[in-house]
Amino acid sequence: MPETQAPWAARDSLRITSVRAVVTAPGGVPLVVVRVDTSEPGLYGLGCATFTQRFHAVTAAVEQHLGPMVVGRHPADIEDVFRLLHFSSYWRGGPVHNNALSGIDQALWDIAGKRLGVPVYELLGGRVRGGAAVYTGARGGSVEESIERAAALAEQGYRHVRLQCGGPGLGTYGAEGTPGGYPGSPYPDGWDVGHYLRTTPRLFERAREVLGDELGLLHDAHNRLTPKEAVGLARSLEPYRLFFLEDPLAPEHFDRLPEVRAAAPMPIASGELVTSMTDATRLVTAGGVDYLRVHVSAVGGLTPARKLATLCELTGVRTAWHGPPDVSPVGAAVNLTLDVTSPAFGIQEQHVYPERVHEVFPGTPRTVDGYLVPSDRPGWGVDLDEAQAAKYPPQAHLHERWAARVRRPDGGLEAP
Ligand SMILES: O=C(O)[C@@H](O)[C@H](O)[C@H](O)CO
Ligand SMILES: [Mg+2]
Repeated sequence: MPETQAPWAARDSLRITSVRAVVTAPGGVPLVVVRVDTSEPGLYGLGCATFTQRFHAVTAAVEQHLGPMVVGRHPADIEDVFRLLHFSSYWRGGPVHNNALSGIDQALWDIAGKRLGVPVYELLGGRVRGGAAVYTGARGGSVEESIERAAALAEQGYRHVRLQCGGPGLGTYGAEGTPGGYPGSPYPDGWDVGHYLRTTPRLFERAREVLGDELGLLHDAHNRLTPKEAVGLARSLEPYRLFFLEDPLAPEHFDRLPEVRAAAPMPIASGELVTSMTDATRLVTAGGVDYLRVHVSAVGGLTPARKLATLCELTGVRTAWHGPPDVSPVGAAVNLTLDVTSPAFGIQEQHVYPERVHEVFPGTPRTVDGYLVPSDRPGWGVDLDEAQAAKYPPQAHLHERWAARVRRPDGGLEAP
């Protein structure tokens, strides 16, 4: 497409020659990774484009819409390519488009590092810390089970754990429930907010009794509360000194987050469901968060995320980039790059990938003693073995099967 080519002369003859999306599910969750090839044999880049719930749509956006616009471009014009892809659809953003854009954006940063033989963190000004402190989830069907799991993680060297505990019916977010927990209700497998608000303080009270004062304790309310319920929960958890309380409100109510944050004794973390750099900026400037938890690929990749990291640095907000199972190992390496290069780093959510994921993605970051330390390999330091990847075809509607079941005992559908 001649219109999408740069109106300036490139410094050398290197060009983007092809853009492809690869979908693979070695850990069960469908992951989408974009591979950008260049005219230099063996020089390619990888980027995370994982919107696991809509992976076919992302693949089409990459291969049918965005990819053809960047073939023939010099891979070093990252900022211009980002703006070109962002503005060229006129209606911009949204998780499908942004994930496709992220796949290409992050692949170009990978190529930039590989051309120079340096990790991407050196392109961003270098490291400001040795590693990133992480948290991972401790979940169980009962209070004691959740706490046992947290103790086991502390034993492995984790200094922070996110504690989630099940309960009747569907159970609360991130932990197993007890089927049929609300007998006689229209939906016996439901989730009851009153039960959740009454029992969660007991989980943390017991956690402090058993685990002591040093372990960082976090909790994810997963968008299910009203502003008043959120403040009530936050106040009831005050004695247990949470590291942060995550996602008290759904994104539909983010204009109420500043008042929740003002009334909450602990730091508030939110933003994983934000799908634009603009919305993430508003969350910070409106005073809605102490920790900004953006899903990097959902806002378009490293290019917008590093601007958000700078915004956080300049406004006294900390980062906690979203790191669930539905971020590919390439995305995990991008998160880690932001963590070690930004003075605003707060904490990193870490998913412990099963070994099969390491086989598909050689170089997948591993936590040691509660820290992730970046690789010194060029680019992101993570590769994609496509022969291995092909062994794990994606399964459609994996996430939707779970999210479609989040209802109250009366049958009313909730934010998951
Ligand atoms: O903070 C988290 O890790 C969760 O909110 C998950 O990202 C969400 O359930 C989708 O996987
Ligand atoms: Mg969350």
